[in-house]
Amino acid sequence: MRGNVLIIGLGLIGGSVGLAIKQQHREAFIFGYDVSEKNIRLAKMLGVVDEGVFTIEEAARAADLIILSVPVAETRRIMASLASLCLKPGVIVTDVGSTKKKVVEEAKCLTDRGICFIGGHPMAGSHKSGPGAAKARLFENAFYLLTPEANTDKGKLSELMEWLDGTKANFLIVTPDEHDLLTGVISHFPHIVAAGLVGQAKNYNMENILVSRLAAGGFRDITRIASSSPVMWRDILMQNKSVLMDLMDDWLKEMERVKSLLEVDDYESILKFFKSAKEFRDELPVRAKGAIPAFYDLYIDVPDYPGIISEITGYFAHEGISITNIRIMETREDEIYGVLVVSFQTDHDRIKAEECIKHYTNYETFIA
Ligand SMILES: NC(=O)c1ccc[n+]([C@@H]2O[C@H](COP(=O)([O-])OP(=O)(O)OC[C@H]3O[C@@H](n4cnc5c(N)ncnc54)[C@H](O)[C@@H]3O)[C@@H](O)[C@H]2O)c1
Ligand SMILES: O=C(O)C(=O)C[C@]1(C(=O)O)C=C[C@@H](O)C=C1
Repeated sequence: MRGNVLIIGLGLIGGSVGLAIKQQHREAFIFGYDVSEKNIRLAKMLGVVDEGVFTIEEAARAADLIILSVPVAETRRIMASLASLCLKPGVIVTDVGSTKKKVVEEAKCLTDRGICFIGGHPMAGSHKSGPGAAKARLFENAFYLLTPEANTDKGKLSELMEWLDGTKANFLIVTPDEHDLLTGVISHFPHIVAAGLVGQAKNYNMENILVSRLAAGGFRDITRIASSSPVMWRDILMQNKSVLMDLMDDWLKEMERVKSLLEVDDYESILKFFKSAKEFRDELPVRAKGAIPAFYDLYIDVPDYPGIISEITGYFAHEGISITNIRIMETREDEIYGVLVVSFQTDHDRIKAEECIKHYTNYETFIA
């Protein structure tokens, strides 16, 4: 598509949306604004935006699409200042915030003036922040939730989806209430639990520093998201307060129940507690991105000799294929061959990697 896009907030999400738009719509021109001048300069240097702007007014007036990608409490302030400007007729304003009910209510300052606002939320991300963490493929295969209202122009909704096509996400229309309940359950509340677990470990660590030294595998897996931006999560909690209070009640009840099972040594029910969780967790779709990131693994049957890992990674580096993880599976009885499991961020990378191995070697590959 042709036209001007203004991204306000050039962090992980704003930057990733910018890169995805740029990749798909070569003729679009992307302006970027951020309160942090450093982020504006970095976003320009990384090619996330075509031009960094240090005030929003002029770029906002020229924009066909405005994307708000700031912590959700800031979104209202920015919408209010946009409402006071004379924007281009037909402009679409959207956001990427993790909550929707309040944002959509607050967008009334725009819709009352005839400006089209469509709430959005790409359901993928990371615990990292800033433009340096942005990736064009961050949202590939993820759900992209949209919350148009009954009176939203359907043509504008299609136009927005076309703009966002390069994210390669799957669009899903939900109501703001539905959105906040769903994300409360699978994203917001888990972030509270992760931070709580880290807080508990921190307290015990004061008595015995071995706690932090032993915090490995499982603890690290379940608490990765506790490294996310505290400002972003404070704002999300404030905006999804009632849903999160209900979830907290449910959680406390469930923990009380597990505690009472333990008190009376109820082996059977404790087994059921873990079994039921495992069954549901194992059934979750692994190829779609969401609260559970997808890992695209390639299994390579390799001769077990020193230097094999650098040989394989050398081929990938030569072809410009990035890997996210590499490990050797020690499941084989024979000692001549081993299985190397290499993880990629996207299916596209995994397919390229498979072709690359076929090209350079005669090792067998498998996709599980
Ligand atoms: N991080 C995730 O995993 C994730 C995923 C989906 C959606 N979101 C949502 O996306 C939004 C952005 O999150 P992020 O992860 O990109 O955070 P981030 O910290 O990486 O980026 C936010 C950017 O907004 C800028 N900013 C803050 N206040 C501003 C203001 N008033 N005007 C202009 N710029 C301002 C910051 O300087 C920063 O560069 C949030 O609303 C968040 O809820 C985050
Ligand atoms: O992968 C992570 O680090 C995330 O926390 C991403 C995550 C999530 O909870 O799934 C976080 C907030 C969002 O609004 C959407 C995605």
